[in-house]
Amino acid sequence: MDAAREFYTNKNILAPMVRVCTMPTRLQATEYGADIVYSEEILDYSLMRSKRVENHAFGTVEFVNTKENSSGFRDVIFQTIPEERGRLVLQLGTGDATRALKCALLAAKDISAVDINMGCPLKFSTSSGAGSALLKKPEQVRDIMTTLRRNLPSEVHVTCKIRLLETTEKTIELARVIEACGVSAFGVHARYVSQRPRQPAHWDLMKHVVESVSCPVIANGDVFKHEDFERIKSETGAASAMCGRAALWNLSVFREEGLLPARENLNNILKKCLEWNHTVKNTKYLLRELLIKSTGLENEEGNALNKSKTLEEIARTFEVPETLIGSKRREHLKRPCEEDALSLDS
Ligand SMILES: Cc1cc2nc3c(=O)[nH]c(=O)nc-3n(C[C@H](O)[C@H](O)[C@H](O)COP(=O)(O)O)c2cc1C
Repeated sequence: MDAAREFYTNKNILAPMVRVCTMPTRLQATEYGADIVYSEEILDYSLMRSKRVENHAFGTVEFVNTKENSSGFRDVIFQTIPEERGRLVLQLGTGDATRALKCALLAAKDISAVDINMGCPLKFSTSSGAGSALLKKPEQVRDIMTTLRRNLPSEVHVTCKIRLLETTEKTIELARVIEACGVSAFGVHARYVSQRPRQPAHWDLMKHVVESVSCPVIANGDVFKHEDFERIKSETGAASAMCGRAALWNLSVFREEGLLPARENLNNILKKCLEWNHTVKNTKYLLRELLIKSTGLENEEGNALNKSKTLEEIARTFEVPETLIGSKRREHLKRPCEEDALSLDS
């Protein structure tokens, strides 16, 4: 089996999700059993403006905005650790080959693959020719995918994630264009662009797409339980399976041993946020989403979370030890030779 096929065969994959697939979620998903983890979609313009910095204090690699935000800080646009490299996919929002390549080259040594989002139906994406706008522009797809494949190191996989087009014939036509670009695989979210998430995914139609190409296909749409990873593969013939919303609701869907109680899962994700000194803003977002799906926000805990301004306050609200805050930093500093392992990239 070639390296690309091996990488994308029989894998349970965390789908890209904006604001959800930040580093704490990805690390926890991996601990639960995810084989491959996607980043949230990162827009080409923001990644291009960033500088790659190896943060010695934490052992993280950060892509930091070169411009300060309105509060005088430089936002971290994308963050990872070397341990993630073998399973991390950077998803880009782009409609342009040159910008896509610039971003991919910037992160090439930190990722296993770069994926282009061709499914996002939202205006902010499509108005710049990105997301699902690409589904109607095979020439643009060809330009982006071949530019990436020709110019990235061969060990970095190149993929994209599409939705179904209006007819199966059109989806197959696009799938063949994508395959001919030399991609390692591509994902299919088995819904039409016009479909809402609550409408069922079309596993039956995905089967025809899988049969029309020889590269691995990643099946996405309505994986709700751990057993569904196997079920979607066997019903569609896809090589691997990807899970979105069910992972947002309870990330332990990746556990072979079964789902954890909502509270235990929340605490695990919170611990990851604390350990890595994650941003308060995104920590609150992740926990809010989990509370909405379990106890709701209209209670003491929900109110306390809404009002929190620091990780300490959040830790106290959920009765997780505050000593966890920044503990990965302390662990990292204890390791010998970390100065040799990491150097600042210009
Ligand atoms: C909160 C949220 C954010 C999402 N963000 C992205 C994204 O950044 N890139 C992308 O390709 N798809 C994104 N999606 C779509 C998912 O990756 C996935 O295709 C979709 O949810 C269908 O899978 P599911 O039925 O398992 O949820 C997002 C979905 C959700 C719910």
